[in-house]
Amino acid sequence: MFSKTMTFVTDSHYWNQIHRNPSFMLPTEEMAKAFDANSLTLGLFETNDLAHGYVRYLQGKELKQLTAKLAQHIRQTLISKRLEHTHSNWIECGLFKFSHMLIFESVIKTLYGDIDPLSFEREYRMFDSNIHLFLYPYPAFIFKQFYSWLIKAKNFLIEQLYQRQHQDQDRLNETRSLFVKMINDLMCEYPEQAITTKDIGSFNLALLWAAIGNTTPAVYWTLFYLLNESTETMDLIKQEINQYLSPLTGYDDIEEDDKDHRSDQLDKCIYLDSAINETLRLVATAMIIRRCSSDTKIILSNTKTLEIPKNETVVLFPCASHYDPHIFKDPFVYKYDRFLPTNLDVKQKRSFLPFGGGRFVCPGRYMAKNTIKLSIAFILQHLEIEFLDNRHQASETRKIPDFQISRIGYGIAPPREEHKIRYRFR
Ligand code: HEM
Repeated sequence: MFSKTMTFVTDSHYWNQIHRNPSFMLPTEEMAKAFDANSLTLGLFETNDLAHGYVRYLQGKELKQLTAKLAQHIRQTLISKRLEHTHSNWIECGLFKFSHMLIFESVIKTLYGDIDPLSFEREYRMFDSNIHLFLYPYPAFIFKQFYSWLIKAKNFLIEQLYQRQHQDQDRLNETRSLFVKMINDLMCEYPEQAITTKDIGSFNLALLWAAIGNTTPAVYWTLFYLLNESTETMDLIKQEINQYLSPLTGYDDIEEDDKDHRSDQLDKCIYLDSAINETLRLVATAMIIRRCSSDTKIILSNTKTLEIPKNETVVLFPCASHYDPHIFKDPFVYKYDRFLPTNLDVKQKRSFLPFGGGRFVCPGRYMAKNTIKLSIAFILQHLEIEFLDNRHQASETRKIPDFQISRIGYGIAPPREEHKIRYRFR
């Protein structure tokens, strides 16, 4: 798919040499194919401006602001669903659909401000569930003939995302995140001939997918595993959540002082954090891909080296270490407390790579973790939720999560089949 040969480096011992070596770059042409982005906008990924922007707007003080906003939007999304079903009866739906609804609405409003996510939700779902098709090596005319509906959905999203950012800027500036503003401002510094309005829309689509495409299945799988845990484990996690995060009452806004502390309080929830990391260990199937820009050697031992020629593609595949029994004992068993700080050794820390690594590591990793934590915390505090059919329960004999096979390699794979749940508000 990416070049004639791909070298998989599966031993985490050597990953640092790849992370640190400036010859290993992002495969921007392949990324461009999925989002129709031009190489100039994708070149931004390798600039210091963007790297500094990531640190400034997705970490520290700004992360606290984003987390407070996320908390507000997750809560509002859940409450609006409650208003749709005013009686106290159980509501039935698919667990993936439920996770999508929660993350799609709340993450878009947090990043993009006061826009209506539902106006392009159908096209987003089409794009998201078929994104892998854009990377298949089909000739363009075949793709156009058989997947014109998919191209149409993508173009619609690109257009919408451009318009939402640039036609109503003054109003949106009050509500959109500084992160999205920074990225759009960076692109607007280029002349119109170099970066067109379509390129800006495409870049925003790439960003939107990066923020939602993995977080939704991460929330899904975390819930999937937790709903299979014993009552004692669930009580322990709920107790920790209630200790650090005050339950939300009524429809009032989050109080001012609560806003500032929410991000710090999430850091204290170590059982919840461990349960999420254990989920990511089992379901993070991304291939971490680098293109080698000059002939390079990786030192394997005192006597051996691995020669990587210019233009070769190198892949770090964290799944290999996440499922290695020499690193994680009983790798196919979900152990919610495996990632408690006191339970981890150096090799496990080095081999756990759900967000990639080195200078291209996922810049949204802290926001992603906070989004998952807030979602799970709110669900456990405010909902009674259970599988409708216990056929779907994770069994000791099920070795690998039941992924949608075509999505392995692209991030966190969604489930192969939907699992029905029922829930009601406490
Ligand atoms: C559970 C959720 C998430 C997972 C598992 C995830 C995973 C990843 C991975 C594996 C990469 C490639 C890293 C590499 O090549 O070393 C990546 C890149 C990226 N992610 Fe995430 N991500 C998540 C959420 C987010 C969020 C919430 C955002 C934005 C707010 C985001 C923004 C990005 C961007 C912009 C890149 C490209 C970075 C660059 O090279 O400049 N991600 N992510």
